[in-house]
Amino acid sequence: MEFRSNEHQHIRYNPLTDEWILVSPHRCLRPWSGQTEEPPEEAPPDPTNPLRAGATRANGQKNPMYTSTYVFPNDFPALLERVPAPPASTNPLFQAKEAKGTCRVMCFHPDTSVTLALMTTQEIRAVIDEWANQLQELGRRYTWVQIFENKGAIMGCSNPHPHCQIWASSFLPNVPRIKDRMQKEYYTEHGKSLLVNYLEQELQKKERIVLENDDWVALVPYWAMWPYESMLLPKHGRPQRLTDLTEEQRTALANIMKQLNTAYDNLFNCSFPYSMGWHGAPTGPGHKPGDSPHWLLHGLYFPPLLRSASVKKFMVGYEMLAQSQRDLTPEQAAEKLRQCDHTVHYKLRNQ
Ligand SMILES: O=C1CCN([C@@H]2O[C@H](COP(=O)(O)O)[C@@H](O)[C@H]2O)C(=O)N1
Repeated sequence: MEFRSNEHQHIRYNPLTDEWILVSPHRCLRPWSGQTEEPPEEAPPDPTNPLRAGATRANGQKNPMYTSTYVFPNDFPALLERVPAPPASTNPLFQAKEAKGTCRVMCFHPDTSVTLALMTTQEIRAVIDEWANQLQELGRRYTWVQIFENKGAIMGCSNPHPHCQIWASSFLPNVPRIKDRMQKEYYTEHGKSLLVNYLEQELQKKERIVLENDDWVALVPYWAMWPYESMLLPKHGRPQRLTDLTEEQRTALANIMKQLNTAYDNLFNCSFPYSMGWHGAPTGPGHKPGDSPHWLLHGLYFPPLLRSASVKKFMVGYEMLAQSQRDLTPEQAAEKLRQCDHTVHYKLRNQ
């Protein structure tokens, strides 16, 4: 019997993280019900939301009447800047190291009721510019600045106001540490960045592309774990960090982010939940622009929904104990996202 990747189980390798994922397409050969429910009831925006413009936050601080983005120190930070370091570890089985850092909350917009999909590209561009500003500032002191957006209650997001978080740390967390090593090994062996090569080949294969414009590609990576996981990859200039993006790349990024978020929301006619973030070359005092040609800046979307606004993929059991597993193949997910309208948001239809 001839192998067919959309019918027969196989494992796929993620060269960025040195992990394998099990793909079991035969499990969803049953006709996809295409179940789209009525959009879930969305609570009206909370007029007392502590992130909105002019609100008073948990610690009594009052937000200014901001009109674009607004960044403030997290009132409940997971990382503090000044803490004593633990004693040096002498026992390899009980190692502890110092962890310094700072956590910020970045509001995208003053209005609690909007999301990125419903913001203008100019407003999204302001978010991208502020991301770069934050990376520039915090990257001087910290070796890793993690920009991440948790969207939707299903993602444990404690607040529906359009926002993201920024956690800067004195240590390089696990995922970027492994990505740095894997990309450096690839670069040493091939003399070219792993993701630059990968993107060139994805654009030739055309099997997992979701959206693209002059400067960016949104695709479902060959090794995707979450059903509709996607990556944003820059086509030109090989930017290593968000701070390397030109004006044109930033504007094009705002455009493709609006389209991707619109397609995502239109997939199941709901405000599509996800965690997203950016990975670029590490920062900190020992780094400077252009010093990490093994890195290519890339955006990551990890959405949990599997089949409808209320049916999600659980990364439990086998995924926790063995490895990630998926039924819908990355190619099928990319096809379904390509079929989604990426220009008119379901909330704006018939308007
Ligand atoms: O008054 C507040 C409310 C929420 N926050 C912070 O906002 C963050 C909301 O982000 P999440 O929705 O991703 O949890 C959360 O980390 C929470 O600590 C404040 O700093 N002050």
